[in-house]
Amino acid sequence: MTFLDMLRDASTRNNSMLCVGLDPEPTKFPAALRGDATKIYDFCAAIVDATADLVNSFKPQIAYFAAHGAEDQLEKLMAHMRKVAPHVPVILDAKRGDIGSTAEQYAKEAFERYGADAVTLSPFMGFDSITPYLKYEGKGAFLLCRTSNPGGDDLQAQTLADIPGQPRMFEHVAKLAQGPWNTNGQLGLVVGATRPHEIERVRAVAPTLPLLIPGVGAQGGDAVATVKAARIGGGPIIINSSRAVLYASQGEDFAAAARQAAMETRDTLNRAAALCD
Ligand SMILES: O=C(O)c1cc(=O)[nH]c(=O)n1[C@@H]1O[C@H](COP(=O)(O)O)[C@@H](O)[C@H]1O
Repeated sequence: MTFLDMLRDASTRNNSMLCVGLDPEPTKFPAALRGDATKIYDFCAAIVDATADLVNSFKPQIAYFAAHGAEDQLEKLMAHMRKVAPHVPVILDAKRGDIGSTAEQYAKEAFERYGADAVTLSPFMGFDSITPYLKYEGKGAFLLCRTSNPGGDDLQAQTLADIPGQPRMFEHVAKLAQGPWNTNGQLGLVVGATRPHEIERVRAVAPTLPLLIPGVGAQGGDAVATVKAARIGGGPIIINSSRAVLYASQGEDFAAAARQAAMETRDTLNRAAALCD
């Protein structure tokens, strides 16, 4: 099954656009686990178990594991997700970007070592930095396009005067991903929920690509406006929330609270979609 097949299947089965981001930060764990980086797997596995029937994907952020030398726990978590939620695709958030020979190693890490279904990438180094990932048939690759952070303006909002139509950099990335770079239909785009108006601009040039949209929850993105904009064109939608789900409670009830937060977010997104119908 390809990443896109899995995404469609999980979205339908769980009636969900929600991706739970797995950004484990031991200082925010409940008291029994707090500050203990050897408990990263236990914490994340509990979140996965509590939310697997509510999501269309999971997105582990590799830095939260690597910073603690916890790559073995990420491998164990990948195996756990396969076991308890085999129908839910896993997007490894790694935001890699490097020359082709090095990108081959990063692609191997994402797809062979961790067995991810999709990965996040920076397109800054150009098409040859992306192609090694596209050799993995059926795997997804999400290119950073219009990111949720304030500094996203610094480069992504710049006008490219030498390109016909003078697009902004993020519009040009979206156009390349929808068109010439998407050689096997594996590409998607990352666009922030903090900028719903610009999601509309991305959809104008990339109507059918899957969009990975972080920024609801802790970053304050507008969930309703985001869904409305992302639905234009009909491409698949993945809306990520990490901290607002993971740390809904820092008590012993953290897994139940995460489930409740995920359910509320999923339902809010679905209500927004229903309003657009
Ligand atoms: O690629 C990403 O996932 C990403 C892109 C972006 O523009 N903004 C963004 O916040 N992210 C990631 O999405 C997650 C957002 O986490 P919360 O703000 O806690 O929901 C983090 O893992 C970020 O690294």
